[in-house]
Amino acid sequence: MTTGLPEDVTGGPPGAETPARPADPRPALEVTGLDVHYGRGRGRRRALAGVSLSVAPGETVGVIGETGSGKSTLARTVLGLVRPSAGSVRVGGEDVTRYGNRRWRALRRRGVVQYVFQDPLRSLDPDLTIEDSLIEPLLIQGRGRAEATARARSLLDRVRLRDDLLARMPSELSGGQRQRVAVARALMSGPELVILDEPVSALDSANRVQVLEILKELGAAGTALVLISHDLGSVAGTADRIAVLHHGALVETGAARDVVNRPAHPYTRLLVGSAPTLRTASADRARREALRALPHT
Ligand SMILES: Nc1ncnc2c1ncn2[C@@H]1O[C@H](COP(=O)(O)OP(=O)(O)OP(=O)(O)O)[C@@H](O)[C@H]1O
Repeated sequence: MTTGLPEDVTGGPPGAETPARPADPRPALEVTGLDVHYGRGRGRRRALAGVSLSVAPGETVGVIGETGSGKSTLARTVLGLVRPSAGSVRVGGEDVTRYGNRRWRALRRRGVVQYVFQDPLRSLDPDLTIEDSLIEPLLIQGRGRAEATARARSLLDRVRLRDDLLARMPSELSGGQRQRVAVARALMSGPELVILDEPVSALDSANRVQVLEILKELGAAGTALVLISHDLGSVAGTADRIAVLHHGALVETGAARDVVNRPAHPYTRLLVGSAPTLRTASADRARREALRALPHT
Protein backbone atom coordinates (compact mmCIF):
# COMPACT_ATOMS: atom_id res chain seq x y z
CA MET A 1 0.00 0.00 0.00
CA THR A 2 1.21 3.50 -0.67
CA THR A 3 0.65 5.83 2.22
CA GLY A 4 1.37 9.05 0.42
CA LEU A 5 3.79 9.86 3.21
CA PRO A 6 6.87 11.95 2.72
CA GLU A 7 9.75 9.49 2.62
CA ASP A 8 11.64 11.32 5.33
CA VAL A 9 8.74 11.27 7.82
CA THR A 10 10.75 9.09 10.18
CA GLY A 11 13.80 11.29 10.06
CA GLY A 12 16.09 9.48 7.64
CA PRO A 13 16.58 9.06 3.90
CA PRO A 14 14.73 6.15 2.33
CA GLY A 15 16.59 2.88 2.58
CA ALA A 16 19.21 4.29 4.97
CA GLU A 17 20.11 2.09 7.91
CA THR A 18 19.71 3.22 11.51
CA PRO A 19 23.07 4.71 12.54
CA ALA A 20 25.35 2.01 13.91
CA ARG A 21 25.77 2.07 17.69
CA PRO A 22 28.62 0.42 19.57
CA ALA A 23 27.85 -3.30 19.68
CA ASP A 24 26.57 -4.39 23.11
CA PRO A 25 25.44 -8.00 23.14
CA ARG A 26 23.24 -7.40 26.18
CA PRO A 27 19.88 -5.78 25.38
CA ALA A 28 18.62 -3.09 27.76
CA LEU A 29 15.27 -4.92 27.70
CA GLU A 30 14.43 -8.39 26.50
CA VAL A 31 10.88 -9.64 26.76
CA THR A 32 10.28 -13.18 25.53
CA GLY A 33 6.97 -14.98 25.00
CA LEU A 34 5.14 -12.84 27.54
CA ASP A 35 1.60 -13.89 28.49
CA VAL A 36 -0.34 -11.84 31.04
CA HIS A 37 -3.81 -12.61 32.36
CA TYR A 38 -6.10 -10.58 34.58
CA GLY A 39 -8.86 -12.02 36.76
CA ARG A 40 -9.62 -15.55 37.87
CA GLY A 41 -11.82 -18.46 36.90
CA ARG A 42 -14.42 -17.58 34.28
CA GLY A 43 -13.46 -13.89 34.52
CA ARG A 44 -9.88 -14.63 33.47
CA ARG A 45 -8.87 -12.53 30.46
CA ARG A 46 -5.66 -12.55 28.46
CA ALA A 47 -4.11 -9.08 28.20
CA LEU A 48 -0.80 -10.05 26.54
CA ALA A 49 -0.22 -13.04 24.28
CA GLY A 50 3.29 -14.25 23.44
CA VAL A 51 4.87 -10.79 23.31
CA SER A 52 8.58 -10.80 22.45
CA LEU A 53 10.53 -7.56 22.15
CA SER A 54 14.17 -6.63 22.51
CA VAL A 55 15.48 -3.08 23.00
CA ALA A 56 19.21 -2.49 22.49
CA PRO A 57 21.21 0.00 24.56
CA GLY A 58 20.59 3.48 23.18
CA GLU A 59 17.72 2.28 21.01
CA THR A 60 14.31 3.98 21.02
CA VAL A 61 11.34 1.70 20.43
CA GLY A 62 7.79 2.99 20.06
CA VAL A 63 5.08 0.60 21.33
CA ILE A 64 1.90 1.61 19.54
CA GLY A 65 -1.65 0.41 19.98
CA GLU A 66 -5.15 1.63 20.60
CA THR A 67 -6.81 1.77 23.98
CA GLY A 68 -7.00 -1.67 25.60
CA SER A 69 -4.33 -3.18 23.34
CA GLY A 70 -2.07 -3.94 26.32
CA LYS A 71 0.53 -1.14 26.25
CA SER A 72 0.30 -0.29 29.96
CA THR A 73 0.18 -3.98 30.85
CA LEU A 74 3.46 -4.49 28.99
CA ALA A 75 5.05 -1.53 30.82
CA ARG A 76 3.70 -2.65 34.19
CA THR A 77 5.01 -6.18 33.64
CA VAL A 78 8.49 -4.90 32.73
CA LEU A 79 8.43 -2.82 35.93
CA GLY A 80 7.44 -5.82 38.07
CA LEU A 81 4.00 -4.42 38.93
CA VAL A 82 2.17 -7.24 37.12
CA ARG A 83 3.26 -10.89 37.16
CA PRO A 84 3.29 -12.69 33.80
CA SER A 85 1.67 -16.11 33.50
CA ALA A 86 4.33 -17.16 30.97
CA GLY A 87 7.48 -15.81 29.37
CA SER A 88 10.41 -13.86 30.73
CA VAL A 89 11.62 -10.29 31.26
CA ARG A 90 15.30 -9.35 31.33
CA VAL A 91 16.29 -5.81 32.23
CA GLY A 92 19.92 -4.85 31.58
CA GLY A 93 20.74 -8.54 31.18
CA GLU A 94 19.19 -9.45 34.55
CA ASP A 95 16.33 -11.96 34.53
CA VAL A 96 13.73 -10.25 36.73
CA THR A 97 10.78 -12.50 35.84
CA ARG A 98 10.62 -14.23 39.19
CA TYR A 99 11.76 -11.39 41.38
CA GLY A 100 9.72 -10.88 44.53
CA ASN A 101 8.83 -7.45 45.98
CA ARG A 102 12.08 -7.15 47.95
CA ARG A 103 14.33 -7.71 44.93
CA TRP A 104 12.18 -5.37 42.82
CA ARG A 105 12.50 -2.66 45.46
CA ALA A 106 16.29 -3.08 45.40
CA LEU A 107 16.33 -2.94 41.59
CA ARG A 108 14.17 0.20 41.58
CA ARG A 109 16.44 1.81 44.17
CA ARG A 110 19.40 1.19 41.85
CA GLY A 111 17.36 3.03 39.21
CA VAL A 112 18.21 0.64 36.36
CA VAL A 113 14.76 1.10 34.84
CA GLN A 114 12.62 4.22 35.16
CA TYR A 115 9.07 5.06 34.25
CA VAL A 116 7.61 8.42 33.24
CA PHE A 117 3.86 8.70 33.56
CA GLN A 118 1.57 10.30 31.00
CA ASP A 119 0.56 12.86 33.63
CA PRO A 120 3.83 14.38 34.89
CA LEU A 121 2.14 15.31 38.16
CA ARG A 122 2.13 11.59 38.97
CA SER A 123 5.92 11.47 38.60
CA LEU A 124 6.41 14.45 40.93
CA ASP A 125 5.44 14.74 44.60
CA PRO A 126 3.20 17.85 44.84
CA ASP A 127 4.61 18.63 48.30
CA LEU A 128 8.27 18.65 47.26
CA THR A 129 10.17 21.40 45.48
CA ILE A 130 11.53 20.51 42.05
CA GLU A 131 15.00 20.28 43.61
CA ASP A 132 13.88 17.82 46.29
CA SER A 133 11.95 15.75 43.72
CA LEU A 134 15.00 15.56 41.49
CA ILE A 135 17.56 14.69 44.14
CA GLU A 136 15.39 12.20 46.05
CA PRO A 137 16.38 9.12 43.96
CA LEU A 138 20.08 9.78 44.59
CA LEU A 139 19.62 10.51 48.31
CA ILE A 140 17.79 7.17 48.62
CA GLN A 141 20.88 5.55 47.08
CA GLY A 142 22.95 7.16 49.85
CA ARG A 143 24.62 9.78 47.64
CA GLY A 144 25.46 13.24 49.05
CA ARG A 145 23.18 16.26 48.65
CA ALA A 146 25.81 18.41 46.92
CA GLU A 147 26.52 15.74 44.30
CA ALA A 148 22.78 15.14 43.77
CA THR A 149 22.05 18.86 43.37
CA ALA A 150 24.89 19.27 40.87
CA ARG A 151 23.47 16.41 38.84
CA ALA A 152 19.95 17.90 39.07
CA ARG A 153 21.25 21.20 37.64
CA SER A 154 23.03 19.45 34.80
CA LEU A 155 19.94 17.38 33.92
CA LEU A 156 17.67 20.44 34.02
CA ASP A 157 20.05 21.99 31.52
CA ARG A 158 19.82 18.84 29.39
CA VAL A 159 16.01 19.12 29.25
CA ARG A 160 16.38 22.83 28.49
CA LEU A 161 15.05 24.25 31.75
CA ARG A 162 16.65 26.99 33.82
CA ASP A 163 17.85 26.07 37.29
CA ASP A 164 15.80 28.82 38.93
CA LEU A 165 12.93 26.30 38.69
CA LEU A 166 14.63 24.21 41.39
CA ALA A 167 13.02 26.20 44.20
CA ARG A 168 9.49 25.96 42.77
CA MET A 169 6.68 23.52 43.49
CA PRO A 170 5.29 21.31 40.65
CA SER A 171 2.02 23.32 40.69
CA GLU A 172 4.03 26.42 39.74
CA LEU A 173 5.22 24.88 36.46
CA SER A 174 3.53 24.58 33.08
CA GLY A 175 2.58 21.11 31.77
CA GLY A 176 5.52 21.10 29.37
CA GLN A 177 7.96 22.13 32.11
CA ARG A 178 6.60 19.44 34.43
CA GLN A 179 6.99 16.76 31.75
CA ARG A 180 10.62 17.82 31.22
CA VAL A 181 11.27 17.74 34.97
CA ALA A 182 9.76 14.22 35.04
CA VAL A 183 12.16 13.18 32.27
CA ALA A 184 15.11 14.76 34.16
CA ARG A 185 14.07 12.94 37.34
CA ALA A 186 13.93 9.60 35.50
CA LEU A 187 17.52 10.21 34.33
CA MET A 188 18.96 11.08 37.76
CA SER A 189 19.98 7.48 38.51
CA GLY A 190 21.59 6.97 35.07
CA PRO A 191 19.09 4.28 34.02
CA GLU A 192 19.72 1.77 31.24
CA LEU A 193 16.06 1.90 30.26
CA VAL A 194 13.34 4.54 30.53
CA ILE A 195 9.72 3.72 29.72
CA LEU A 196 7.61 6.76 28.87
CA ASP A 197 3.83 6.44 28.78
CA GLU A 198 2.29 8.84 26.25
CA PRO A 199 5.19 11.27 26.79
CA VAL A 200 3.81 14.06 24.63
CA SER A 201 0.08 13.52 24.31
CA ALA A 202 -0.77 16.09 26.99
CA LEU A 203 1.51 18.76 25.49
CA ASP A 204 0.87 21.53 22.99
CA SER A 205 2.63 21.23 19.66
CA ALA A 206 5.62 23.46 20.54
CA ASN A 207 6.34 21.53 23.74
CA ARG A 208 5.68 18.26 21.94
CA VAL A 209 8.41 18.98 19.39
CA GLN A 210 10.86 20.06 22.10
CA VAL A 211 10.26 17.03 24.33
CA LEU A 212 10.57 14.67 21.34
CA GLU A 213 13.87 16.37 20.41
CA ILE A 214 15.12 15.89 23.96
CA LEU A 215 14.13 12.20 23.86
CA LYS A 216 15.96 11.77 20.57
CA GLU A 217 19.11 13.21 22.14
CA LEU A 218 18.80 10.83 25.09
CA GLY A 219 18.62 7.87 22.73
CA ALA A 220 21.68 9.13 20.89
CA ALA A 221 23.48 9.47 24.25
CA GLY A 222 22.94 5.78 25.01
CA THR A 223 19.74 5.56 27.09
CA ALA A 224 17.32 2.91 25.83
CA LEU A 225 13.81 4.32 25.56
CA VAL A 226 10.41 2.71 25.19
CA LEU A 227 7.82 5.25 24.04
CA ILE A 228 4.28 4.05 24.63
CA SER A 229 1.62 5.78 22.57
CA HIS A 230 -1.76 5.32 20.92
CA ASP A 231 -0.61 7.73 18.19
CA LEU A 232 1.87 6.34 15.69
CA GLY A 233 2.39 9.82 14.26
CA SER A 234 3.61 11.30 17.55
CA VAL A 235 6.54 8.89 17.95
CA ALA A 236 7.33 7.86 14.35
CA GLY A 237 9.96 10.57 13.95
CA THR A 238 11.69 9.75 17.25
CA ALA A 239 11.68 5.95 17.42
CA ASP A 240 14.28 3.76 15.70
CA ARG A 241 11.80 0.89 15.67
CA ILE A 242 8.06 0.58 16.09
CA ALA A 243 6.22 -2.37 17.66
CA VAL A 244 2.47 -2.54 17.04
CA LEU A 245 0.24 -4.12 19.70
CA HIS A 246 -3.22 -5.36 18.75
CA HIS A 247 -5.44 -7.24 21.22
CA GLY A 248 -2.38 -8.03 23.36
CA ALA A 249 -0.22 -9.43 20.53
CA LEU A 250 2.60 -7.77 18.61
CA VAL A 251 1.39 -7.85 15.02
CA GLU A 252 4.31 -5.97 13.47
CA THR A 253 7.77 -4.85 14.55
CA GLY A 254 10.18 -3.06 12.27
CA ALA A 255 12.28 -0.01 11.51
CA ALA A 256 10.11 3.07 12.05
CA ARG A 257 10.37 4.23 8.46
CA ASP A 258 9.35 0.80 7.13
CA VAL A 259 6.38 0.49 9.48
CA VAL A 260 5.18 3.96 8.51
CA ASN A 261 5.91 3.87 4.78
CA ARG A 262 5.28 0.17 4.11
CA PRO A 263 3.04 -1.19 6.89
CA ALA A 264 2.73 -4.95 6.46
CA HIS A 265 -0.19 -5.75 8.77
CA PRO A 266 -3.73 -4.48 8.08
CA TYR A 267 -4.00 -3.15 11.64
CA THR A 268 -0.79 -1.14 11.18
CA ARG A 269 -2.29 0.28 7.99
CA LEU A 270 -5.28 1.35 10.05
CA LEU A 271 -2.99 3.10 12.53
CA VAL A 272 -1.08 4.84 9.75
CA GLY A 273 -4.39 5.93 8.24
CA SER A 274 -5.60 7.19 11.63
CA ALA A 275 -2.51 9.26 12.50
CA PRO A 276 -3.32 12.87 11.66
CA THR A 277 0.28 13.97 12.08
CA LEU A 278 1.38 11.61 9.31
CA ARG A 279 -0.66 13.74 6.89
CA THR A 280 -2.13 10.81 5.07
CA ALA A 281 -5.71 10.30 3.97
CA SER A 282 -7.86 8.85 6.75
CA ALA A 283 -9.26 5.39 6.26
CA ASP A 284 -13.02 5.65 5.89
CA ARG A 285 -15.14 4.72 8.86
CA ALA A 286 -16.51 1.42 7.56
CA ARG A 287 -13.03 0.21 6.65
CA ARG A 288 -11.70 1.20 10.08
CA GLU A 289 -14.50 -0.75 11.80
CA ALA A 290 -13.71 -3.79 9.64
CA LEU A 291 -10.01 -3.57 10.45
CA ARG A 292 -10.70 -3.17 14.14
CA ALA A 293 -12.71 -6.39 14.07
CA LEU A 294 -9.73 -8.36 12.71
CA PRO A 295 -9.30 -11.65 14.56
CA HIS A 296 -6.69 -11.69 17.33
CA THR A 297 -3.37 -12.88 16.03
N1 LIG B 1 -6.08 -4.45 36.64
C1 LIG B 1 -6.78 -4.97 35.62
N2 LIG B 1 -7.72 -5.92 35.87
C2 LIG B 1 -8.41 -6.49 34.86
N3 LIG B 1 -8.26 -6.18 33.56
C3 LIG B 1 -7.35 -5.23 33.26
C4 LIG B 1 -6.58 -4.59 34.27
N4 LIG B 1 -5.75 -3.68 33.67
C5 LIG B 1 -6.00 -3.76 32.34
N5 LIG B 1 -6.97 -4.69 32.10
C6 LIG B 1 -7.47 -5.10 30.77
O1 LIG B 1 -6.35 -5.55 30.00
C7 LIG B 1 -6.44 -5.06 28.65
C8 LIG B 1 -5.22 -4.22 28.31
O2 LIG B 1 -5.26 -3.05 29.13
P1 LIG B 1 -4.07 -1.97 29.13
O3 LIG B 1 -4.37 -0.99 30.20
O4 LIG B 1 -2.77 -2.68 29.17
O5 LIG B 1 -4.28 -1.32 27.69
P2 LIG B 1 -3.64 0.02 27.07
O6 LIG B 1 -3.25 -0.32 25.69
O7 LIG B 1 -2.57 0.54 27.98
O8 LIG B 1 -4.87 1.00 27.08
P3 LIG B 1 -4.91 2.61 27.29
O9 LIG B 1 -4.27 3.20 26.07
O10 LIG B 1 -6.38 2.89 27.38
O11 LIG B 1 -4.17 2.91 28.56
C9 LIG B 1 -7.76 -4.31 28.56
O12 LIG B 1 -8.74 -5.18 28.07
C10 LIG B 1 -8.06 -3.92 30.00
O13 LIG B 1 -9.45 -3.83 30.22
